[in-house]
Amino acid sequence: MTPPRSSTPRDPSPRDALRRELRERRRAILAPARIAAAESIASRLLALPFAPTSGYVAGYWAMDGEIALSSWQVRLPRECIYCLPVLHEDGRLRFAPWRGGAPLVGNRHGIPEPDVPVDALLPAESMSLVVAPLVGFDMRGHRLGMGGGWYDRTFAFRRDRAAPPVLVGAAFDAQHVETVSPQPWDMPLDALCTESGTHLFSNDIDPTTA
Ligand SMILES: Nc1nc2c(c(=O)[nH]1)N(C=O)[C@@H](CNc1ccc(C(=O)N[C@@H](CCC(=O)O)C(=O)O)cc1)CN2
Ligand SMILES: Nc1ncnc2c1ncn2[C@@H]1O[C@H](COP(=O)(O)OP(=O)(O)OP(=O)(O)O)[C@@H](O)[C@H]1O
Repeated sequence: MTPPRSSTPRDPSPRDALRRELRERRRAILAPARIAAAESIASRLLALPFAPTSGYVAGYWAMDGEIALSSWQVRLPRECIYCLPVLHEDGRLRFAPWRGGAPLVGNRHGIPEPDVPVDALLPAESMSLVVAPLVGFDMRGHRLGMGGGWYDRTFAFRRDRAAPPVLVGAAFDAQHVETVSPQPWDMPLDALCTESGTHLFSNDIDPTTA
């Protein structure tokens, strides 16, 4: 029997199809809107009720049309230490302090990571706040990522432990979908910032400890 013309070696799942569509949408955002959104999101991240005034905070190295966090990084309180995620062999992200100009090395996906020895890496538990990149989000605080499960595995410990670290999504409004069809392992966001607003999903975060 001849397969239908549209068939591919492996039909994508509905989640994969949604990912592809949302990534295209994210890449298509033009520079002026992208720049304005990054500025607006930086201000919203700094104004979060639980925004840390000191300690480790993590962003990411923007790629594939993701929102750049450089404006947030440079406007952070002086006592905050900006970190980038590093893929670790146990399947959970580690984090490493990074300042502009410090050495970077590409990971297996070609994303730059701080070039530091393994024993200098920090676990998620050391972070006060982590800003997570995302492909899609819904208004219940669920996030669709790149499909590697990295943030879900890294933050699974938050199921039976309160913040910190606070997990905050950064996204364009265009990445909003009705539902991301959350899976049992998906870790919900505590908050989400887009160019048009901040959504707080957790109401049990103590601003004095987060
Ligand atoms: N900027 C950024 N850093 C991040 C993430 C992210 O989403 N954005 N991650 C969030 O979890 C982790 C990396 N996870 C990833 C998972 C899958 C693919 C991926 O499938 N990439 C390709 C194929 C390229 C390749 O793998 O060689 C793709 O674009 O299709 C990339 C990153 C940690 N760092
Ligand atoms: N806590 C966990 N323990 C074991 N496996 C997990 C856990 N969380 C996620 N995974 C695995 O990761 C895979 C990818 O998950 P998912 O598609 O939700 O990734 P994602 O959230 O889009 O990606 P990312 O967080 O890397 O951006 C799933 O197939 C799942 O098996």
